[in-house]
Amino acid sequence: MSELVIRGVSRTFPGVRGGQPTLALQPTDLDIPKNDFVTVLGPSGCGKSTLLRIIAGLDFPSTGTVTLEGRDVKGPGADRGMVFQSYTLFPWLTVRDNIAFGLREKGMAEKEKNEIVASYVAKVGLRGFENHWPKQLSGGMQQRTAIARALANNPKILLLDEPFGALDNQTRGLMQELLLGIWEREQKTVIFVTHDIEEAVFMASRVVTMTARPGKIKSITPVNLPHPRHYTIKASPEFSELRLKLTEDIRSEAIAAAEHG
Ligand SMILES: Nc1ncnc2c1ncn2[C@@H]1O[C@H](COP(=O)(O)OP(=O)(O)OP(=O)(O)O)[C@@H](O)[C@H]1O
Repeated sequence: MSELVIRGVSRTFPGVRGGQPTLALQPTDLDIPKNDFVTVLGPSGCGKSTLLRIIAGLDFPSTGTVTLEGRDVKGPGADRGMVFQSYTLFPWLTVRDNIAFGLREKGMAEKEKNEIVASYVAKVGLRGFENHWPKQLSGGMQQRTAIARALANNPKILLLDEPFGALDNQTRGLMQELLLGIWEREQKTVIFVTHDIEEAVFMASRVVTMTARPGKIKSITPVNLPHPRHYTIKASPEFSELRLKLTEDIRSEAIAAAEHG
């Protein structure tokens, strides 16, 4: 049975001041088994963030249902961890306290909490920065803290909305390897939204592409590249073949999106 089941999920936003409503997402079905790593690719405005926010319980579908392990999603919950593109750490908390935030909310005992936080600090390579404030960190370090904060809660699903979109290319590549390495070691169900085809292929077990607005799923491409994946796989013929196929899937949609604003 799939861990996450999306059935007939669509979203229409009401028009502002009597304007036309916006159909952001056409009825969408998607099944995601446990420990899948799904990347979602699509042109700007195709409803990727809308779909992710509905799964997170931060927005609600106009039609359809999302069920997680058989239970309807009705709002946000600790079983789903979210990481956004913009840096969303609590500026008044240190790295350690940001990562500990959800555990403290749960009322976890101090000793257990400290052990979990220390293990995630190590996993995302932030040893020595535990007492830093977010404003003292680079963008990449802030996103590493945000990923650690989301994972420390041990969510069933990790939802990431363009988490590396604001980073320079070099840092972005390192962050891809870091997240993929954690996934390879620990297994976790991941849904990762991105504009970047190479990023989508490198990390995924399956790449979902979406059509231009109003978005719907256009293709689902399995990525059978072996694990552990090293960045050099990006130069392999198999990788190039997948990149080309997805570039073709996305190109016509990007053109359609540009033509219709
Ligand atoms: N709260 C809202 N009210 C009205 N319209 C909205 C709202 N949120 C999103 N939209 C519209 O819905 C469409 C889909 O938006 P969404 O953010 O999901 O797209 P996206 O694929 O994530 O885009 P991008 O890649 O640029 O982030 C867009 O046309 C957007 O303007």
